[in-house]
Amino acid sequence: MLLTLEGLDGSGKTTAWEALHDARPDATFTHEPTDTWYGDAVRRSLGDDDADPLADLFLFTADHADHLSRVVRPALADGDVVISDRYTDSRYAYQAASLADSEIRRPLEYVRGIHGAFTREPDATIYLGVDPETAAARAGATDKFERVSFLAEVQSNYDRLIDAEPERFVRVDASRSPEAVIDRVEDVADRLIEAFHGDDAAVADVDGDGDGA
Ligand SMILES: Nc1ncnc2c1ncn2[C@@H]1O[C@H](COP(=O)(O)OP(=O)(O)O)[C@@H](O)[C@H]1O
Ligand SMILES: Cc1cn([C@H]2C[C@H](O)[C@@H](COP(=O)(O)OP(=O)(O)O)O2)c(=O)[nH]c1=O
Repeated sequence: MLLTLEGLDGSGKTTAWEALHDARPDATFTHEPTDTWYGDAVRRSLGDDDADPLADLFLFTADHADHLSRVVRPALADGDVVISDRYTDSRYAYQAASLADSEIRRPLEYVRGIHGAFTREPDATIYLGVDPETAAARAGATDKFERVSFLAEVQSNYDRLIDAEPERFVRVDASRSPEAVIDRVEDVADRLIEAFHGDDAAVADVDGDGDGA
């Protein structure tokens, strides 16, 4: 099973992902950008305010292709639960936002289209929801994507992705304390993993809010 964590910079993904290591010691933990030279190239581009947005897109996508073939597909083939801090939706949300003023007419569909032929979509995604102001303040606004106006566009792209596939996403309120967010993410992750492996009770109430939906 492939479970991903998504959200704006500063939403607390990495904090939650690290906490999940203790709760799920047998899972394969991974992230994008990766720690390979492809990931280094991505981080160089993140530090370049003038980088071309299409060049950014293809660097991130190259890193994803390598991540898929080297880590994600082999772990899934071994039957592992794979938990990734950021994955395809980050490209759909961020690169579609950075391509908004480019010659590409429907950037979100374009970025999805590039992935369609080769990617492995997540089985479930936990979205840590926080407003762009809080996100930018927590992230420290150190790179070009951590500005409030840009994060607002990223957030609306995430909203579109969630509206299009509500059954794949579980939203978690990430404006709460770190402890509350971690508890909730651990609980939701447990339910999603159980549901994936066929536990009927978990399927019936996968977001654990008691409403049976
Ligand atoms: N729920 C929270 N409330 C307040 N601060 C948080 C919370 N979660 C994380 N932080 C802090 O915000 C910063 C970014 O958290 P991080 O987990 O790295 O987010 P992300 O991986 O989504 O960018 C860190 O300094 C972290 O300690
Ligand atoms: C994986 C990925 C990340 N990003 C951006 C989001 C972040 O601003 C930056 C670095 O990601 P990350 O290291 O996950 O940062 P953070 O922990 O602050 O969320 O790269 C993209 O624009 N596209 C992508 O495909």
